[in-house]
Amino acid sequence: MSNRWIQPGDNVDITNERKKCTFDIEKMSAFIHGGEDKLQRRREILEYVKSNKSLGDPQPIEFMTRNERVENASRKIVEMTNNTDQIDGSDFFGEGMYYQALTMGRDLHAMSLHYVMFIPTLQGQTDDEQLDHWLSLAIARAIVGTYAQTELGHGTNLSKLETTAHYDPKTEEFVLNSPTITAAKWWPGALGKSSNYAVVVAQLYTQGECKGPHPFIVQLREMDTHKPLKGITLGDIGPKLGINGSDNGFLLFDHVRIPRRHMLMRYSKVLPDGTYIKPQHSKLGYGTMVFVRSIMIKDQASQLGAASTIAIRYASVRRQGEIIPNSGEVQILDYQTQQYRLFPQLARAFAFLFAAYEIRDLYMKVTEQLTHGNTELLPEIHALSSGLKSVVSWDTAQGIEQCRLACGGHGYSQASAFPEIYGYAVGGCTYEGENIVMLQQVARFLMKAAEEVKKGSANLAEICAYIGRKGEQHSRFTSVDSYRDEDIVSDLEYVARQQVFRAYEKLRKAQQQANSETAWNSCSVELCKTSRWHVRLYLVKNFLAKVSTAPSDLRAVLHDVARLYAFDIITSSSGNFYENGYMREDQMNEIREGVYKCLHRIRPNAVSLVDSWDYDDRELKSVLGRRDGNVYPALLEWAKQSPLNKTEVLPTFDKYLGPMMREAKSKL
Ligand SMILES: CCCCCCC/C=C/C(=O)SCCNC(=O)CCNC(=O)[C@H](O)C(C)(C)COP(=O)(O)OP(=O)(O)OC[C@H]1O[C@@H](n2cnc3c(N)ncnc32)[C@H](O)[C@@H]1OP(=O)(O)O
Ligand SMILES: Cc1cc2nc3c(=O)[nH]c(=O)nc-3n(C[C@H](O)[C@H](O)[C@H](O)COP(=O)(O)OP(=O)(O)OC[C@H]3O[C@@H](n4cnc5c(N)ncnc54)[C@H](O)[C@@H]3O)c2cc1C
Repeated sequence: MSNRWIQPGDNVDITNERKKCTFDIEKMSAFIHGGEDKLQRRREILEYVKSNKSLGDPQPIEFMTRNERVENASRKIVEMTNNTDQIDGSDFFGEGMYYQALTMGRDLHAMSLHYVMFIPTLQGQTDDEQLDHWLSLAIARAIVGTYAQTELGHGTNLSKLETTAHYDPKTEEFVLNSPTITAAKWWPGALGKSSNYAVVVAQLYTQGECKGPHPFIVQLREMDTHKPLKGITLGDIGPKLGINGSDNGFLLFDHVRIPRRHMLMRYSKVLPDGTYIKPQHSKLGYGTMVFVRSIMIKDQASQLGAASTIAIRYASVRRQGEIIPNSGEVQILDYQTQQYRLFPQLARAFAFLFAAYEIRDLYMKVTEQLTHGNTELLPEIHALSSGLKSVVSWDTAQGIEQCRLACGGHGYSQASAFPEIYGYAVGGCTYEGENIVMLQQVARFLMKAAEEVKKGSANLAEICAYIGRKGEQHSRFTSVDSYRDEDIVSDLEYVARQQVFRAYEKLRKAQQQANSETAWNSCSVELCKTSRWHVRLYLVKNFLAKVSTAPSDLRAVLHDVARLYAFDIITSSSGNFYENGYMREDQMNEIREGVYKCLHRIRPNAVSLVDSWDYDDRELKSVLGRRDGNVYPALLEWAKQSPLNKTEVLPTFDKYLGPMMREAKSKL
């Protein structure tokens, strides 16, 4: 089989790894990316980005100051969006995200919120007339917008946002105001310096009543000078753990007037006389968050896939220590502990990517239904996107850190790219709804399902049908080799169902002793556990189902990866499976052996599996993860670019260290 990843001059160890591959990598890449046509488009986009020098960085961004990063990112995003004819604009999830990843790296930038939230909010929340007016301006980039919802004092609890929008029927205007310091908008991406417009979420007051948070489109800066408009205070919130190419910002309003029609009126409306028309479903205004939560899953999967690629490639070229004395140093990938640390991360990345395709399809279905006024699937997409967002971003952050640790000292260097990847991805645990909070949203959905089951109703959505199933009282398999996919699913269903009812009963009892909010709080740890099991079950089921649709010659290797994913979940929570004697110790030991068998079977294909994700060096931006495996000379070249190396002797030497040493020597 030909292998496009092998080229002359490559490191010998990584080449030998690639020669061991037992499957067709191109076929696997096509399967991972949704078909040969999609893979072909990736390659075309990559070639274009590589050929356009202005889409590149003048030096590694790790060596840039924050100001240089912001400037570099702004330059590139303008260049990138000048050339959108290179991609199919209707395929943001595929081509758009890839084009952006290749060009912008793991950073947000002056227009990330414009594309990921501002335009989607216009598309989802405006009426036809408003859409006609605003969307073309935004798409043409005549205005650049962001999504300003979170405040200094409130991000999670939207009902307590403090920014107000009072309707004045005399002038047919809203008056936007930040009555307190804690009402300051705080965090919105690209708000500080780049955007001149924002969708601002504010408490709507009309006819003396508060109608809750609603979205308004607001001009923030003068069109020509880009100076803040009168009554508006704006700025950057300072450096962050990651995404420092983005000017996340703050914003305060001092009685700023906007026309009535700047309230986005697809669902809720305020008529000229101030009459409020309420939406068909109270949470329709939260639609953009659901959209971002659903696309985040793919983004997170890509970050974990990249981290796994870097660590697995590096582990194949790094030799240290001997397994058999005097037989030569081994590739660190040969250590079982290294495999145990890394392969589950790769397995997770697969599980998350395949889930990302499902949630995208569900999101599209819900959007289609909404155009006909059908809100039936809103609770389901809200629960699934919230749950996936939470579990996936958490596991991704932990997984990236494991990959970093698995690279030893070099993993700590920014040359590895891990600090960038981690700093970018871990933000996903917080933005678009703090994970613990979002898990509790899933739990609400699950508790309702449990209630229905208790009432004897069989009318459960497919995604939680397992809650109503009777199920087996004991796990049935005897050896891991005879442990079928349906047994794995049924065992996970058992544990997930047990947890649903444990939380349900606890909640019911608590509700008899306290009001429902206090009762909920006293059960919230169990409720979050319930949500996690529900999501893990979904991820495993979906992964196994996806493998069964793979071309037959890919199934064996993918099946090992999927089983590793499931076995890792089961063995790391063995206590749950022992409860009520559901699983025996000998069965758990079999699954443990199953983990080791999977590691052993994946080992020869590990490098090829990560190659199949089709990351180009341009996208990975990691010295450790380079395709050619020539890590050591590249590390030296990378270090030479450090600004500290521009001179042999730093001026600070003459200022501080030199005098100190001279003085010390003179005293000896
Ligand atoms: C790809 C990379 C992109 C990177 C860019 C990232 C940029 C980041 C941007 C941001 O972070 S923007 C700000 C995001 N902010 C949040 O996500 C805030 C999180 N908080 C919330 O979403 C909500 O306040 C809440 C926590 C869900 C609670 O809402 P609320 O207090 O209003 O309602 P509850 O009383 O708890 O629930 C009432 C009822 O409504 C249901 N529900 C809540 N949200 C939705 C929704 N979006 N869709 C459908 N239904 C929803 C909720 O489940 C309850 O249902 P019932 O149980 O009563 O049936
Ligand atoms: C990188 C990044 C980019 C962002 N971009 C934007 C943006 O573009 N636009 C925008 O509007 N916002 C943005 N945000 C803000 C983000 O959406 C909020 O930070 C997020 O929703 C969490 O809200 P919070 O900060 O109020 O956290 P808090 O709610 O204060 O959370 C703090 C702690 O309290 C806990 N907690 C809070 N409420 C509950 C509860 N009910 N039950 C149990 N525990 C609870 C949380 O679990 C957490 O442990 C961004 C944030 C980050 C980090």
